[in-house]
Amino acid sequence: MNVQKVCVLGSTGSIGENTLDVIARHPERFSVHSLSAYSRIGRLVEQAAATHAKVVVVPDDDARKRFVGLWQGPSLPEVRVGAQALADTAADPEVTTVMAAIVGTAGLPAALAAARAGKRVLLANKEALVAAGGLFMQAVRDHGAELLPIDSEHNAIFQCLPEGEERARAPQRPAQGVRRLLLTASGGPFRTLALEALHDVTPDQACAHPNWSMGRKISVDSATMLNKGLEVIEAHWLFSMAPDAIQVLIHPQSLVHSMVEYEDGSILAQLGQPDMRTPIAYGLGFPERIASGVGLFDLARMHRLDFEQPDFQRFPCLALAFDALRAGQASCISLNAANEVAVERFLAGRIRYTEIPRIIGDCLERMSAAAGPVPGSLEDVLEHDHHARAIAAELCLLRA
Ligand SMILES: NC(=O)C1=CN([C@@H]2O[C@H](COP(=O)(O)OP(=O)(O)OC[C@H]3O[C@@H](n4cnc5c(N)ncnc54)[C@H](OP(=O)(O)O)[C@@H]3O)[C@@H](O)[C@H]2O)C=CC1
Ligand SMILES: CC(=O)[C@@H](O)[C@H](O)COP(=O)(O)O
Ligand SMILES: [Mn+2]
Repeated sequence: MNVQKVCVLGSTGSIGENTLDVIARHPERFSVHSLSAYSRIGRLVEQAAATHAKVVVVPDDDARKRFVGLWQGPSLPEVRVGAQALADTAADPEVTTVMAAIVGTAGLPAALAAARAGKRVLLANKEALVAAGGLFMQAVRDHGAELLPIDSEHNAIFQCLPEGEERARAPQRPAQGVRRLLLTASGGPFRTLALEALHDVTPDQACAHPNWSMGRKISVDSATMLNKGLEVIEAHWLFSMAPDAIQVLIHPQSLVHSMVEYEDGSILAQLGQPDMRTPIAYGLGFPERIASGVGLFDLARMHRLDFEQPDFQRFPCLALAFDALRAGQASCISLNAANEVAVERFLAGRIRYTEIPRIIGDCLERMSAAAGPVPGSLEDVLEHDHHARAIAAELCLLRA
């Protein structure tokens, strides 16, 4: 068996930690080539020591000094520094498999570099596809990469579609006979909260997801359901489906991870416990199934599986995302950038939760009034993202 040499981008985060957990269960299949962190340098030291990583990537020279100062083992890994080093490491000839688990558009250049280097890319970083879906999918096709969706809904859909090995090569057409994709959403921690109470919710309340344990940014996105909006855009690119053929369904138990409805009326679903080690193990082992550490699922104890329509008044971010997808790529970049800025300000206690959709909506309006050419390259995407962030930051100050 050929050992996969894995680069884990964002190893100190929630997906990163779960990835290392699965990898550690299969030393005969995987070895860790490289790890990356942004602020949790102490944790990176522990991970590098435990996995014998050859390379670590940190954001700046200060972080490099902290890493070296904390290191106690015999052979210091090679410490690379900066955003370019992240992309170079993702494309390193020694690496076979890249887990793209940096949060936000910050993860796009390295994820794209992995695709352009023809790697097996396990994509958790949904923002990469939201901002640059066309570019990313083309890179997978042009460079013979393999793209395995890790986001639980997209992983579920991938599992419910035929011809997985072909699909991982990013064909530019939908799977045969598919009528609709049914994306499930938990509805987050505020699904039943009185609408007037949303004004006063705190970051910790917004991050208390009912079913999943995740990083803080995606947890807030789940609360606003912008996460589901980003996932609609992600599904559009991954599975070549039109916006009208993607339906969002609230499913509070988070046990059905998504479904595919076929022309003959069949609906295929993927079920499992809400534990990201399942989709991660699927991506790592593909096309084989490998153990993930997730235990038996006692269906007899699950008394019900509920489904309901999302309420667009409670979740205006979901409507904004559908609108952005229909408006085109520039709007998707603006939507994502404005959301990243607004969520960061909300988590820092500088704006209220209810300002998040207003800031995104206003930013989209201002960006579309100043619309230029469709961003065609990575540089164009990052420039558009930068512009939208500046506008969103101004709007946050006005609404602080
Ligand atoms: N968590 C989950 O269950 C799921 C997550 N996803 C997606 O996966 C991605 C990661 O999510 P999650 O693991 O929850 O996030 P976390 O916040 O837990 O982890 C983010 C990782 O990215 C690193 N990072 C943060 N900012 C930067 C930056 N500017 N440059 C380089 N590295 C950076 C962090 O480093 P450090 O910690 O050292 O600061 C950390 O390693 C997101 O795109 C999310 O939407 C998708 C489905 C499920
Ligand atoms: C685990 C995962 O994939 C998250 O994106 C999850 O879907 C969040 O839950 P929501 O359904 O509440 O957005
Ligand atoms: Mn998801």
